Amino acid sequence: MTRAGFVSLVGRPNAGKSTLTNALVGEKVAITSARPQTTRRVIRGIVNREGGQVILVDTPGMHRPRTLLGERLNDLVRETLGDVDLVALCLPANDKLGPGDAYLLEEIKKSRTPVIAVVTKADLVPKEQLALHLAEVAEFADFQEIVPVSATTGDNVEYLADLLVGLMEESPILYPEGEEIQEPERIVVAELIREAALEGVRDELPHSIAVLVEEMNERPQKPGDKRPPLIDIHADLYVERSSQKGIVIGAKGARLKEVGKAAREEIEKLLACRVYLDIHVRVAKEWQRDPKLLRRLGF
Ligand SMILES: Nc1nc2c(ncn2[C@@H]2O[C@H](COP(=O)(O)OP(=O)(O)OP(=O)(O)O)[C@@H](O)[C@H]2O)c(=O)[nH]1
Repeated sequence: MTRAGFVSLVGRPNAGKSTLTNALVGEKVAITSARPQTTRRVIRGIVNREGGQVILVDTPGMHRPRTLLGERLNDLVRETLGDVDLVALCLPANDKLGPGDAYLLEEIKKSRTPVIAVVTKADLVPKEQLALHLAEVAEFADFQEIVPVSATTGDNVEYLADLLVGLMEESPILYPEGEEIQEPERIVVAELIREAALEGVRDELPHSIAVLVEEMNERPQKPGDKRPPLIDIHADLYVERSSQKGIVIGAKGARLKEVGKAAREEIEKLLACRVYLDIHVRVAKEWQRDPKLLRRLGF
């Protein structure tokens, strides 16, 4: 019998989550992103071991501390944290534990999901300092496990991968190798547009909005141009009824303009680039029942 489940790596910015994800997955995760059938979780990578499989998922908002303050985003984060089988809180060995970590820990506790501590960047500090840090982490909270790793040297990465799998419930493998998987950026970008569109009108448009990023292309840049790259993004925003189209677009397009601006700023932050964002609002009657559209939307 194998074990399988979902794990969310969380931690402050720069805690080493992406590097650790890559090390755990064992390959660049650029292609290993997909959205499971039933939830809006975004997959960052899939770790396959002999004993089973761990699916690493993104926690929306955890990357964006500024907007994390929004009560709504907090709900979303909590929802995701409550939705995974295990949370791994990444605490870099070369940084003191701080209020940022305490805040994340509080959020994790509210979700009641089991949590382990991963002390990242263990290679950056001498052994004695690492030992002290591990002791502080043990004081910090009642973690199920505390594992020091270095994604850079690979120290303990395999151990961590096996440990994660071991903490999952017995289950068949959830994602067969080679299954078609979508590009991650498009999904995340679509999610940011959807979030911006729902801001303030969540009650009126509960589940009726879906966003599909049709095109995402980097514009060729002139040599010597030091600015961040410019990315053209064309997205379709689907609603179910024309009345909803009106809500999204607003008087003289004012609301859609705001939505576009808010989404663009978030995308620029996420991708560290400049963005030209073009959103088309389309009515797709009952898209939630249209298998073809659903597949294209990543469900
Ligand atoms: N020496 C060392 N450096 C590391 C290790 N893991 C990550 N880093 C470095 O730490 C920095 C941040 O790593 P990321 O993986 O981007 O951190 P992150 O948590 O994904 O950051 P955000 O995307 O901002 O949330 C990068 O410069 C990495 O090269 C490690 O194990 N050892």
